[in-house]
Amino acid sequence: MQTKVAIIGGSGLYDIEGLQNPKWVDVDSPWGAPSDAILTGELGGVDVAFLPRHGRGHMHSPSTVPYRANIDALKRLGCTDVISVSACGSFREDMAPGDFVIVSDFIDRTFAREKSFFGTGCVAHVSVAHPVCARLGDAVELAARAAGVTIHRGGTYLAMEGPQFSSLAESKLYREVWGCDVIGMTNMPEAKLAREAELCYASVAMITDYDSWHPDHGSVDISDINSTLGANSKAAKSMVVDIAARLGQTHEACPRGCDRALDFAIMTAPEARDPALLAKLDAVAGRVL
Ligand SMILES: CSC[C@H]1O[C@H](OP(=O)(O)O)[C@H](O)[C@@H]1O
Ligand SMILES: Nc1ncnc2[nH]cnc12
Repeated sequence: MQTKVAIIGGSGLYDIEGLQNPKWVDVDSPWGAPSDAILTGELGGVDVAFLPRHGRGHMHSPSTVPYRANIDALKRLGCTDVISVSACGSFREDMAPGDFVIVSDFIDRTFAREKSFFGTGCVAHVSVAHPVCARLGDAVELAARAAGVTIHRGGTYLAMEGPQFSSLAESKLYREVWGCDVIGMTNMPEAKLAREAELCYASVAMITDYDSWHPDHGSVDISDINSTLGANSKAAKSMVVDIAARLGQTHEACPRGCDRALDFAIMTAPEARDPALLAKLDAVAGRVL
């Protein structure tokens, strides 16, 4: 299969540079309108699709990002891999603002979002025991080292609902009791939906602040976040471009099975399935339906 790398750009990353044959395309999805048009093109001979998660102009809040439409639209375009780029707060002294983290796991504390493509009329249960793809993580790590950024391999990302930042008590709970490393508002349900759509998914998060737990840094300040994002956006862009080029033109079967996640997932008997839902699942689950 031919590789097509999707890049979902988070806060501060609303476009990418260096694409050959760049074109913004509108993609229709039965799950609603995606966050924005999708920028398609090639990087080093590899097909790429870039989607700004909050839209150009940052219209969508973390709770209202159309996560299902975004993942469906990327799948519909033929994407094989998703690189998520995000801003995040840090729970660790040694993970400092300006550093990047390749996320290895998540705790999902979001509660006001649609989290599955499946439901009444077609029930499915996929595993997210290992929610990120190590093969993609390797490419991110190599690209980050080449870009000269400080990169941490592995870290648990607490996905909160937001849009307000955490209270001090929450920040301490996530850090001291739950052992989380970073915090953000968007990687869930995005990672779960990518797994349902059989897309390899990796998340690279740029640390912008110490959340509210750090005695020397006080509470989260959005202007500090914006200056950290601005100061590091060039590195983030060059890293992202390099990741795509490193993945190569051929997408081999995923050693972790991300691309076969639905093999045994669907529970609903064929005769009990809802044709209307099946029609909406054409891109996400057409392989097994
Ligand atoms: C701009 S600070 C809060 C905002 O930034 C992060 O977004 P993203 O993950 O898309 O980079 C965070 O999750 C919040 O949505
Ligand atoms: N401290 C924080 N909490 C949640 N999301 C964030 N995005 C950037 N910093 C964050």
